[in-house]
Amino acid sequence: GAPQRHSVGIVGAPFNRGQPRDGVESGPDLIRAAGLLQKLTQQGCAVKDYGNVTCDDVPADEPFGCVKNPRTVGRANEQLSHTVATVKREGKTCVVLGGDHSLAIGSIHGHASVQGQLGVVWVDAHADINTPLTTPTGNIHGQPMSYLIHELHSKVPVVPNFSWIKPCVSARDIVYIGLRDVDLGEHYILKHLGIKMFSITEVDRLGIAKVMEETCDHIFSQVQKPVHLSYDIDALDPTVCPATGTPVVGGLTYREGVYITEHICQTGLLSAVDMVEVNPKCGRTDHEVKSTVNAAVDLILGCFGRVREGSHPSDYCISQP
Ligand SMILES: N[C@@H](CSCCS(N)(=O)=O)C(=O)O
Ligand SMILES: [Mn+2]
Ligand SMILES: [Mn+2]
Repeated sequence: GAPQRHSVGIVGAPFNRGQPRDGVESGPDLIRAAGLLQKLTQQGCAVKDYGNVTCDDVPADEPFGCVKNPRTVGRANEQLSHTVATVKREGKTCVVLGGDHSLAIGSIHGHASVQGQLGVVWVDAHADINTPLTTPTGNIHGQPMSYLIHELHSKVPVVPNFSWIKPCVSARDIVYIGLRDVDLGEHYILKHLGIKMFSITEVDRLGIAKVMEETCDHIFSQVQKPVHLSYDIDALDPTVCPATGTPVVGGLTYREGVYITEHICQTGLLSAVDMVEVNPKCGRTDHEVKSTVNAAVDLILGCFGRVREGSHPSDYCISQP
């Protein structure tokens, strides 16, 4: 059929208080400066930029147990949730540019508040599913999923400025791809909840095409539903994406990373995508920063119809002598 014209809403979420490293707050503007909006437009998308969500520090934001910066992260995610909901109500596919992965709390919450039941595809070296009681670091970018999953509700205390969050994702509607650095508590949760996961071992064993086929079979087994793709740039190998806060060797190749987005795009069900953890201060050279930012841009372009074989408009014709 006719290629669908994607309507895209861009939201910047310069979050950095979900983790300790400066620089990740520059992600949104770096990705914009690399030409994301222009490139989306060139490939036929209708693009609207909703600007950056404000995320000012809340004063006296003392740890809650070992959870760091709870009030700042909670408040910023409440704002993000409202903005993502607005983008969805306007009928656009929402792109949230991070910022650290704690932003997934607001992004998924706001998405689900408008679209209801979602399929969540979490592409990441990490599971980001520690609860406030299992977290080994207190960094909320390692915890976002624990606040969102119905089956974990009884295991999560109410954290200051988090009481607005209603769990909105079912364990059976989640698929992880790229896992290679999972904490003990996270692994217990993944197994106990029966959450579908394709670690890097499965990517090696099955190949990325089979992983994506099984991912879609799993998510759409009961019913088709809108897809939330939460893409942590550290899923890709640090040789491709070194400018990130928690790099882990043995990651996805650039080709595997892009294949994931091409496959999700062709389902026609992509409804929101997060692109997180780009941190220019973690790149040792300008080339390392550029490689990371350009990969992030290419992954997003893959979500909205860019295919590596190339394409041409239906009315294209070559000139004749
Ligand atoms: N599992 C560790 C590291 S989590 C890394 C977070 S991210 N968003 O994947 O970079 C923790 O909980 O702090
Ligand atoms: Mn990660
Ligand atoms: Mn992550």
